[in-house]
Amino acid sequence: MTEPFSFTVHATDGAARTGTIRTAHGDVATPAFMAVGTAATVKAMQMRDVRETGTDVVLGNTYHLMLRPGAERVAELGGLHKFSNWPHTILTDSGGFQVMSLAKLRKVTEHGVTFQSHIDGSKHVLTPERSMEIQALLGSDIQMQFDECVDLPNGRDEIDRAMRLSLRWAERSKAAFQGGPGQAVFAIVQGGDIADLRVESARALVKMDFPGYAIGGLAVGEPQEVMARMLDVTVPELPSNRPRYLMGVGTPDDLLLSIERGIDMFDCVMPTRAGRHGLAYTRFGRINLKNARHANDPTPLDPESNCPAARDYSRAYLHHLVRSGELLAMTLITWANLAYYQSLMAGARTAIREGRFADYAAEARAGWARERE
Ligand SMILES: O=c1[nH]cnc2c(CCNCC3CCCCC3)c3[nH]c(NCc4cccs4)nc3cc12
Repeated sequence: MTEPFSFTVHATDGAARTGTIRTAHGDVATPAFMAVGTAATVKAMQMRDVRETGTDVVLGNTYHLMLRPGAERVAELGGLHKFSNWPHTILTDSGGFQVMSLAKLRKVTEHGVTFQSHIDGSKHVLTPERSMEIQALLGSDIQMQFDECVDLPNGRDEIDRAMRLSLRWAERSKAAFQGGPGQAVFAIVQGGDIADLRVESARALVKMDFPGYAIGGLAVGEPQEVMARMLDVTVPELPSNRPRYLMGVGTPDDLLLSIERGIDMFDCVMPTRAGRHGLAYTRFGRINLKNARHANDPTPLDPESNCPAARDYSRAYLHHLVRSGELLAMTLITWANLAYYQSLMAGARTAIREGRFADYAAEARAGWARERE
């Protein structure tokens, strides 16, 4: 019998906390960085290597999978865990955010969003109900409410309209959620960069009582200090015994400043996307391996890393692969980036347990500065 979905906080250090989320497919150590698996794959990586980096959660992409191969087909093939050979926790997004950024001819109404596929122009509708049905068909452990995220900067009227629509869609998403034990539906706080709308959104969602709360509508072009200020006003409104997921974030620096403010979960395309473009994230900061200065460098990205990609290959070799446009460059640098993100999270979890997160963050930031000297 699968246990119910649960979240336990093991230790706190200021507003930072470390804990465990238990889902139908295993435990998630928090703070957690979740690897983005777009079309049922973490691009350029094998799932066993993703697991090796310490990743506990892979994101499934509702928008892509509903268009191709189709949610019903994935269900017939045993669900996303089986289809993609990832037996651990899967979080799926609602599809709403990507419809707004990828689809053509989108139309938003109270009912939902109609759009045309960016793949073949076919017409589709996404509503809170259909989104929850798709996420259930995929077999997702953590399902996201259907919401509307607006870009920043934006006017108060537009931010207010989208925030209230997202509240009504939160009710409908929760009502349509069919999850069993070990599965959960998370709400998404909206409100843009307007403090009083953030508070109103958070309080209304907490009243609906969700097993977890995401903070959306950020990392959409606002300065880092605006994001930090929105966390300062939003996090205190959320229950401390529920996971908090900051969507689409971020750089290593974003992660540390958000953990410091009480965030537990993150997802970001950065480490995987940057990896495919020859950009490595390391303890010493960002390294553009395309740069000629690496052509004769016999040292690996990080000799102390437990990731073969960061430890067993010279920067000269990686530079050669990037310059030659070799596929292996994408795999190795994506792998090293994900491993660095996971080691940053693992270090944060230990530092919080030991009550020294502030020092840990300062040491990490000092390390990034070294490479730039
Ligand atoms: O309010 C939001 N509601 C829903 N999703 C949001 C997302 C997508 C999070 N990653 C989903 C993944 C699902 C699986 C496939 C990959 C995405 C955001 N991403 C960002 N910033 C990063 C950004 C990325 C692109 C433009 S901004 N802000 C976000 C805000 C919201």
